[in-house]
Amino acid sequence: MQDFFNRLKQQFESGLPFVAYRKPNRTEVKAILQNDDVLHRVETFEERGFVFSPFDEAKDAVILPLNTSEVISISNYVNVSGNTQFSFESNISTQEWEFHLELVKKGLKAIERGALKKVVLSRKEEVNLEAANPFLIFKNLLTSYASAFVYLWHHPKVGLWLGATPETLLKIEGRQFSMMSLAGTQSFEGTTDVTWKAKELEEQQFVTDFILENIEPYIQNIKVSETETVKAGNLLHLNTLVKGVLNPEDLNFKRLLKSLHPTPAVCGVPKENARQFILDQENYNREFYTGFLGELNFETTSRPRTGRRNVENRAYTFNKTSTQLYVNLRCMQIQGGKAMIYVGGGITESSNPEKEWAETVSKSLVMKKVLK
Ligand SMILES: C=C(O[C@@H]1C=C(C(=O)O)C=C[C@H]1O)C(=O)O
Repeated sequence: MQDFFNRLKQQFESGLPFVAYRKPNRTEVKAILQNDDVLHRVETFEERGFVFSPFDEAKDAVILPLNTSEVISISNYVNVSGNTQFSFESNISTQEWEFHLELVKKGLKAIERGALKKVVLSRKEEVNLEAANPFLIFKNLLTSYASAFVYLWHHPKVGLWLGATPETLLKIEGRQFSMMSLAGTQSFEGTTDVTWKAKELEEQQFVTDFILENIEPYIQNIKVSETETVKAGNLLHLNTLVKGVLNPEDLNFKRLLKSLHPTPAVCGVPKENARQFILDQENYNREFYTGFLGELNFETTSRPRTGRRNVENRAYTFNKTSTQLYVNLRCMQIQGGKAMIYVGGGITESSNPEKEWAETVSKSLVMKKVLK
């Protein structure tokens, strides 16, 4: 295990791009180490590698391509040392608080005027770190958030990001497709057996409806699960799973992805008005927060589950292409001794600005917990 982390440190110190990550509820931690410092951009979405895409679709997604990288892994990550504490100072100014309340009020006015039905509004909080060690923060994230997709991503020409996201954007294994509709937030108070108000049910329904409308041309046999409560750190969310089978005649993944990202879980309804509202009004650049990241067009080998282990059966072994993308939430960027924590929440007609502020404060604790 020490070797694995030493390789990551060497890569970082040599100024070479890499990502280390662990999928939800797994113990394997993988890393992709690019062997030069070229900034590769995704063009067709037929590339193979680890993709890191910003919120703004007009900007390029970055890829660490498999063909110019080495993949290393540890199969069973266990943290022997426990959480390392970092001391940090967080001073939220009155201006930041006032700005966010005003932003939410502007969102509410746009909803009242009929320009929007939902808009996700966010902010960036700066925290001064005494000693920023991204590898220790990454280990803290791995230990604290077992059910999240946890990552540490670095490109010398882009920056350093860390996160523990509860949200899958989409998964494709061969022709099997699945997607998550995650929204609505309340604090976890010891049980997941909670009731949800109409406001949260409505804001999550917007996401499910959007997914169903947009996958229609591409997906067959669509199945929608019951909506359930899921725990993510100190928070609870509503989640619905949408599954189906890719339509073989119209398999244009780039178009499918463009029509799905950003979903109303991170942008709003209608999508274009919400996106423009966010870009005009938030007054900061989200960069990779609320973008997506993960494995693009990896090859996996499948064997039939039943059947005897004999030579004939081996003939049925086949390779599938697998894509697993996550939404970049509960994340931070580390730059010059500072952590920039990104947090937001969905605004609908029944939102209350003070409560929306409090929700962003709760969400910021997900990242602050691994620093404290
Ligand atoms: C925007 C964020 O999260 C999204 C917004 C949520 C909400 O408004 O309740 C819940 C989960 C995510 O869909 C974030 O974590 O910053």
